[in-house]
Amino acid sequence: MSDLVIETTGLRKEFSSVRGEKRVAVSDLDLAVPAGGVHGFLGPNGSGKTTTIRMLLGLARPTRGTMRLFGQPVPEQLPHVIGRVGAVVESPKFSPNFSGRRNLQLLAGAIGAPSSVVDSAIETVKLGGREKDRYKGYSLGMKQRLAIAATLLKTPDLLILDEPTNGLDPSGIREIRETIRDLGESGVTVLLSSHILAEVQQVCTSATIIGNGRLLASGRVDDLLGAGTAYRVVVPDPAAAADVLARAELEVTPHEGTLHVEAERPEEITRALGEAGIWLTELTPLRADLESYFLRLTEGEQLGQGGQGGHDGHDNGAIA
Ligand SMILES: Nc1ncnc2c1ncn2[C@@H]1O[C@H](COP(=O)(O)OP(=O)(O)OP(=O)(O)O)[C@@H](O)[C@H]1O
Repeated sequence: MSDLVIETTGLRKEFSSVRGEKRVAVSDLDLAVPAGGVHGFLGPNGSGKTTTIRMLLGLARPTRGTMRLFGQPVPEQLPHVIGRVGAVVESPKFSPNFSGRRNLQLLAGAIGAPSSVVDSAIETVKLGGREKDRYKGYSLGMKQRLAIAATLLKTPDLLILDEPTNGLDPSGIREIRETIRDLGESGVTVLLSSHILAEVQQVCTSATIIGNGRLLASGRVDDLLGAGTAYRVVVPDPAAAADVLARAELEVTPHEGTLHVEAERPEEITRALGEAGIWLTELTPLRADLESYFLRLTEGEQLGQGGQGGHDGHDNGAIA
């Protein structure tokens, strides 16, 4: 029995335009989301993330392919597993004149959940202190956190969040990120869809990257990026230092008056330079990041919007 929480095989979705043209939104996608932790589902706008999520939740019908949630085939067995799934795909409808707490109480009552889950959901999303204020006075970030709280009322094993930070300012993004990280650490499996790679990199343990509905890469984030083994080295005489480091069999690349050096451990660099009487003024690990990885994967490709009108530019860690 597989321990995958979400599994799709050859999943495909085609849409037809009014003029009868076929648009492939999801193309033969094999998605494998392991149990526990936060799994990033990444791709530019229009790459097929929402369509995939909608198919998993029974909101859209696949053209072909198979899907499983908790090992059960869906949509066939969806009624048996949907109780274990919480999803924020669109903004839920809350009553604007009721407080966040009252809204949650009504929802909890509707699904027969005990009122104690309302308190713990409020605590998990860090709405404490503002939960008695009216919903209409909430910031966008608070509304988004209330939406996550609503999905927590049925204590789901799988939480699906589609672009939860869309439209939020940096502090809102940071708060949601902390909530998502806490949830992943609490044992819930979180599928976090986003086009902002920098945001996802900070909370995800594993990730699937798609472009034009196709799978581009999948795996643990650390494995996707490779071990962090490059360093930026600043020394008074880069040429002399490069010579010493090369003799110590380290790979060195000059870069704008500094050196980029590949090494398993920083001591390999400091020892080689120290023994040659060269004292470095700066040594900084160069973090590989998901965004550069994505751009490398998709070099020269037209991505997003089904390949029509999309581009692979980026801005503040977002891929569009
Ligand atoms: N109901 C629909 N009818 C026709 N085309 C659709 C429909 N829903 C989605 N598409 C198209 O399918 C492609 C994938 O869209 P989708 O919304 O799944 O992407 P996404 O990765 O979630 O993007 P975003 O981040 O912008 O939500 C796009 O080209 C979109 O225009």
